[in-house]
Amino acid sequence: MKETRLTLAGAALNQTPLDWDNNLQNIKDAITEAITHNVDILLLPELCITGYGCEDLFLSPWLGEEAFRKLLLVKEWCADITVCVGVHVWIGAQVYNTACVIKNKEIIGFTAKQFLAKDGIHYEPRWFTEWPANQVGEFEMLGQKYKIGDLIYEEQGVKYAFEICEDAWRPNRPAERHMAKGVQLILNPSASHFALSKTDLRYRLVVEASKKYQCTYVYANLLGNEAGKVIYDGEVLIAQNGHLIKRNELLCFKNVDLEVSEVSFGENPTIAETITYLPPIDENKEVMAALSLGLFDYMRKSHSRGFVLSLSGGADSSLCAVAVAEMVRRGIESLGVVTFVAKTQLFPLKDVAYFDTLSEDQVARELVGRLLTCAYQGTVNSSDDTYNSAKELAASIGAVFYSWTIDEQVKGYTSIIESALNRPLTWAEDDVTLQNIQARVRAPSIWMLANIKGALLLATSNRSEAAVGYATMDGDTAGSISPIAGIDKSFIRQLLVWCQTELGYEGLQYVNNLQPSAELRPAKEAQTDEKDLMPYDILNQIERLAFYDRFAPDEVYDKLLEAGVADGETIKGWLTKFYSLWSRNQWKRERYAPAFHLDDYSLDPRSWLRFPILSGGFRDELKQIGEK
Ligand SMILES: Nc1ncnc2c1ncn2[C@@H]1O[C@H](COP(=O)(O)OP(=O)(O)OC[C@H]2O[C@@H]([n+]3cccc(C(=O)O)c3)[C@H](O)[C@@H]2O)[C@@H](O)[C@H]1O
Ligand SMILES: Nc1ncnc2c1ncn2[C@@H]1O[C@H](COP(=O)(O)OP(=O)(O)OP(=O)(O)O)[C@@H](O)[C@H]1O
Ligand SMILES: NC(=O)CC[C@H](N)C(=O)O
Repeated sequence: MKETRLTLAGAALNQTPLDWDNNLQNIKDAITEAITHNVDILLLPELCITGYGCEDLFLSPWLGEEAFRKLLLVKEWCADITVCVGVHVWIGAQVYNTACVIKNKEIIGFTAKQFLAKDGIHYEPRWFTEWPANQVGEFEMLGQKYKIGDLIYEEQGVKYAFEICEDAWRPNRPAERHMAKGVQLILNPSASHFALSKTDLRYRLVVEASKKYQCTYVYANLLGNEAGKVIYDGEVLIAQNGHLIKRNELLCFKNVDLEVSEVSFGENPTIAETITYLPPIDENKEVMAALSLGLFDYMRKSHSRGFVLSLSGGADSSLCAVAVAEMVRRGIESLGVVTFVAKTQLFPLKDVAYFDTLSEDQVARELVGRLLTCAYQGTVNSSDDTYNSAKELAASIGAVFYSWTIDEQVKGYTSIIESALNRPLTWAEDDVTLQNIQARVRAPSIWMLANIKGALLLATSNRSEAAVGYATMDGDTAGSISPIAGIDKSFIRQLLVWCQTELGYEGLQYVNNLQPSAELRPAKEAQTDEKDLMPYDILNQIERLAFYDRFAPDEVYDKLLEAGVADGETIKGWLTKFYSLWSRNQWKRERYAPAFHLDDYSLDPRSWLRFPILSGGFRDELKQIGEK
C-alpha cells in the first residue's frame, strides 16, 4: 500500500440529555470547524445526539425515532467529510448503542457496541443489547435499510473500525480482531466519566493499543456536567504506533473542543520502542477543574442564578465557596469574560460593560459577588475562630457575606417542646436532639435566600460524613446539590491547604488552622468530629476496604490490625461504630442532594453504591470480630 495522508479529528462536545437544539448545534459547529480544516474523518462522542445520560428514556421507542430523525439532519451537514456520530438504534425490541458513519451525506453503516458498561456508575445493560463480535446485520428505519454490526470501513484505502468506549476496557476488546482484518485506524467514541487520575488509565488504553495493534487510534470523550452528577473531561487523544500525536487540555468550559492532526498511513510504520507515559496526575488540580466545570454546567443547565451557601468557616463549606470562586476564575480563563457571562445568561452584557475598566482579578471578584451569597449563622456554641474564618474567606473571594444568629429560633423550638413534654431539655438527656435543632434551624433562612435569588443552595456534605450519617437530615443536608459529597474529609483538608498555597486563596489560612468541629455542643466540651467519630483517615480506610475492595468485616479487621493502625480492641470499637452507623444511615444517603462523581468510587445509592435501607446491620459479623 502506498502512503496515504488523512486528516483526522476528534471533538469533545458538551451535550445535555434531550436538549436537541444544544446537541445539534454543537455537532454542527464541530462539523463546520472540521470542514474548515479539511478533515477527512471526524469522530464525535458516544450517544451525542440524545446525550449519554438519557437513562430509562432509552427504553422509550419515541426517543429512538426522534434521535434517528436528528441523525438524518446531521447527515445533510456532512458534505465532503466522513463524520462518526453516536446514536442508539432500535431493531425489533432491542436497543443498540452505536456509532453511525456518514460519508459525504450518506449513511454507510452503524457499528454497535459489543461490551456494555455495567460496573460502578454504569447500568447500560438495563437499556442496551450487546452486539456479537464478527456479526453484521441489516435493519430498516423510516423506510430505509442500513447495515449494522462489526463493520470495517475504508477511507482512501485506509481500513478503519470502532471500539465504543467500554469495548476498549475489556481484555477481549474488538481491537484484538481488527488488526487481523487489516484495520489501520481505530475510532473510539466515548462517554467516559471523570474520576481522579482516570485520564492516566485512558491514555494507556489508547496509546498502548496503538502500539500493540500497530494502528492509529482516535479517541473522543464527552465534555462537562452532562446530566447532573457525572462530569466528563472532554479528552481527545490521537495516537499512532505507540506515539502520542495529540492530547487536549481537559475540562475546558467550551461547548466544542476539536483537535485535528494529519496522519500518514504507509506500509512500514515505525513502532515506538517505549511509550512515553503521562507524568503523575495532580489530583488536587484536576478535582478543582472538575468541580468548577461541574458547578458551571449545573448552574446554567438548571437556569439557576448563582449559588447560596451557609458558610461556617469550617472545611466543607469553605471548599464549596472556593469551588465557586474557582469556577469563575477558570471559566474566564477558558472562555473570556464576555462568553463566560453570556453562557451564564444571568445578566445582560451591558450591565457588565464597566468590567472593561477592571483588572482580571477585580472582574473575578465582581463575578463571584454576583454568583455567590454566603451567610454565617452563629449560635452561643459558635467560636470567633469560625466566624473570622468565614468572614475573611468570603471577603477574600468577593462573595456577598451576611452574618446573623439563630439562638432565638433554637430557643423558640426548644421551648415549644419543653412545654409539650413539660420538662426542660438538657445536654445530659437530650444531646443529639439539642445538636440537631441548631443544624435544622439554619436551613429555612438559607433556603429563603436561595429562593429570593433563584440560586442553588449548596449542601456541604462530604463522603466521610455520608458514610456514618454524621449530619442532621433537613439541617446541614439541606440543599440543591452536594458538590463535594463524592470526596472524603482527609482529601478535603489537604486540598484546602493546596488551594491556599498553589491557587493563592489566602482567605483559607484561617480554616487551614482549625480542627473540624460541628460546634453544636457547648464550647466547654470542645466538640470535634474525630472525637465524636474516629480519626478520619481510619474512617476512610474502613470505608474503602469494606465497600471499594469489598472485604468482609473480619477481613477489614485483619487488614487494619496488620497495618498496625491501633490495638485490636480500639479497632473493634471503630469497626462497631462504623458498620452500625453505616447501616443505620443508608436512608440519609438516599436523601442527599445530587452529588458530583469525583473519586474512583462514591456512596451515592443512585449510582455507584447500592445498599439496603433496612438490614441486619452486620450484627453477626461484628459479633464474630468481637470474639477474635
Ligand atoms: N432507617 C431509617 N429510615 C428513616 N428514618 C430513620 C431511619 N433510622 C433512623 N431514622 C430517623 O432518623 C432520625 C435521626 O436522624 P437525624 O435527625 O438526622 O439525627 P441523628 O442521625 O440522630 O444525629 C445527627 C448526628 O450528626 C451529627 N451532626 C449533625 C449536624 C452537623 C454535624 C457537623 O458535622 O457539622 C454533625 C450530630 O453530632 C449527630 O451525631 C430519627 O428521628 C429517626 O427516626
Ligand atoms: N456557624 C455556622 N454558620 C453557617 N453555617 C453553618 C454553621 N455551622 C454549620 N454550618 C453549616 O453546616 C454545615 C455542616 O457543618 P460541618 O461542621 O459538617 O462542616 P464545616 O463546618 O464546613 O466543616 P468542619 O466539619 O471542618 O468544621 C457547614 O458546612 C455549614 O454549611
Ligand atoms: N460509556 C462507557 O462505556 C463508559 C465505561 C468505561 N469503562 C469508562 O468509564 O470509560
